[in-house]
Amino acid sequence: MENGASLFQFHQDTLGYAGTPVLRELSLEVRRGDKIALLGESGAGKSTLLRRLRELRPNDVAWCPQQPGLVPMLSAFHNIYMGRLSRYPFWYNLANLVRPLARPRAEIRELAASLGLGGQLWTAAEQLSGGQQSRVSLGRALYQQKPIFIGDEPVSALDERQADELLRLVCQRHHTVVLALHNVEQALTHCSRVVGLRQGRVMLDAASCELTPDQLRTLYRSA
Ligand SMILES: Nc1ncnc2c1ncn2[C@@H]1O[C@H](COP(=O)(O)OP(=O)(O)OP(=O)(O)O)[C@@H](O)[C@H]1O
Repeated sequence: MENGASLFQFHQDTLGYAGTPVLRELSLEVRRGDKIALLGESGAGKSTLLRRLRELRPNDVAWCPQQPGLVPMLSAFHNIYMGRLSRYPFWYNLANLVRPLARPRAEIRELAASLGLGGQLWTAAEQLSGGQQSRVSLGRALYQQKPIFIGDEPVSALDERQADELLRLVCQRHHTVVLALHNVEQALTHCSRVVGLRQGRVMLDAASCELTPDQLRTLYRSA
């Protein structure tokens, strides 16, 4: 599949929960190679859209949820390993739980180092800070090695420098990226396209190079 090929298409669709619409008359296309920042105030429907994207291509999507959802008593290593749990047979996963094998050890050590978690690899998730937990969650999504990355505010618990480094890493490792973000500078720096939601509708869909931070901030102004 070449860059530009259509991956997701919505035509005047309604997305919501149990008959309650959240996004109305949604028309949107996500193409291979897109790096999309999804912006909009809390409750605008960003997570609802991301969830639907994930449902539509479950085998191609690396998913990084808003809440880290780690197993508290397991180490950072084991939580990151979970990204590939479904890829391996039960006995292999069990072996890695009890005594991690050389290959996943090496792979996850390298990944953890790039996430700034080299010193916390064997620390239980419940003993990590909020930012460290969200980096483990990102690591688990990166370890899935899927072509499309979908992240729901994946760097909101991180400082600016770390957030920039990790967004760069995410964009390098996936041909297509869709990220819910709140930081307009991050959106313009790391993504080539911005989709803005407001009150359940797409209010903006434009190339980042045509946008300014002030234009994006209007998405957050009260009506
Ligand atoms: N599981 C659910 N069942 C019913 N309604 C839901 C559910 N999840 C979200 N909603 C509703 O859908 C609307 C949009 O929520 P959504 O989580 O998509 O917003 P968001 O833009 O991601 O917000 P935030 O930035 O706070 O994460 C909200 O009114 C919310 O109450």
